[in-house]
Amino acid sequence: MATYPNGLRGRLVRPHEEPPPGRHLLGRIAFLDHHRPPAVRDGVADMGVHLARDERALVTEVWETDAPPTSGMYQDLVYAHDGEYLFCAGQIPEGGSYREPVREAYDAAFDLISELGYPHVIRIWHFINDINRANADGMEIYRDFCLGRAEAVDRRLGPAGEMPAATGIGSLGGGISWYLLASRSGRIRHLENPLQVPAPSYPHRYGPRPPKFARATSLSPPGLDGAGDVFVAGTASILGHETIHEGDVAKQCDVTLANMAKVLSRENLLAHGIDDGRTLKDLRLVKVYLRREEDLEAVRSACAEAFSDTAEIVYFTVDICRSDLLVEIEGIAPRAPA
Ligand SMILES: O=C(O)c1cccc(O)c1
Ligand SMILES: CC(=O)C(=O)O
Repeated sequence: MATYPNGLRGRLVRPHEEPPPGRHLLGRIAFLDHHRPPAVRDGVADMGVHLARDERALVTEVWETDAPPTSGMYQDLVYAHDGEYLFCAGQIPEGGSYREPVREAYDAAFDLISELGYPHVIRIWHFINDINRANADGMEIYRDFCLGRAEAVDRRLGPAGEMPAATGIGSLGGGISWYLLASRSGRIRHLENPLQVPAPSYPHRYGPRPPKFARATSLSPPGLDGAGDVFVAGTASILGHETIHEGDVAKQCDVTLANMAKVLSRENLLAHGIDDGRTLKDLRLVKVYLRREEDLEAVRSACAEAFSDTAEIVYFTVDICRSDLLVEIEGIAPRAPA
């Protein structure tokens, strides 16, 4: 019987933890108190993102699969692929303008994806130092980043080209660190949230080019009608296109969680042609970003109530893409094992 390789799984581990027997490390992202350039280290495609304020916060995200991967460097990107999944990571050094280097980095990733044959991009993460600060030309760095990304995406996919779930969040150093996952034969479906304007259609007041990402992406084996693994993008207290509850972290949490629940809901999945439904209790590998350290307890208690007791949840204190946002949350709702 043909089996579809469905062994892609992300986990949060202690640094240096080995994969279980029979499993292989496709990629490793260490959240550190400094940045570490993309490279193959001990045979593993690896990058360190400066996201921790001190050693207590150190945590490592690993992406494991069933087949032994091949790893290497392509231009400035480190990558690994196992025949079904591709992991790729890069860093753009700190600079006065990101538009051009972001365009080039995306170009390189698109080239790699097409050369190696992993056309379905599942999920992208971007960690952007000084995300709310002005660049050398006075443009906010997040907007500068969005400009370069939109130009690269337009060139490859055309203006209507669909992008997967993403995160675009602050970091504590190292320019822009970013990584992505792609698949060869899995079925990818991008989801929107009826409570939110699709990010690619945001009005100009948020920047010259909109952020190109979907609210969630579902990855399923070919032939599966259900949702598969649902990767929920970085989600915040935005209704329509506007930030809601400026200055009130508890209310921002509520709106954020309600947005995530809406994206995953049966009603929303059905509206995207998917006969399935998920709840916040299904989410795993939850990353919570908060702007102010002093909000940690409030955010933690909202998350403890909303998510499963067995979900892995990590908290990072970093800036968020809009200066009026205090919290942003992402997660993955895996499909039930066959
Ligand atoms: O620009 C992004 O890719 C992005 C995606 C999700 C949340 C966010 O703050 C930003
Ligand atoms: C979180 C965020 O920035 C957005 O949804 O646009």
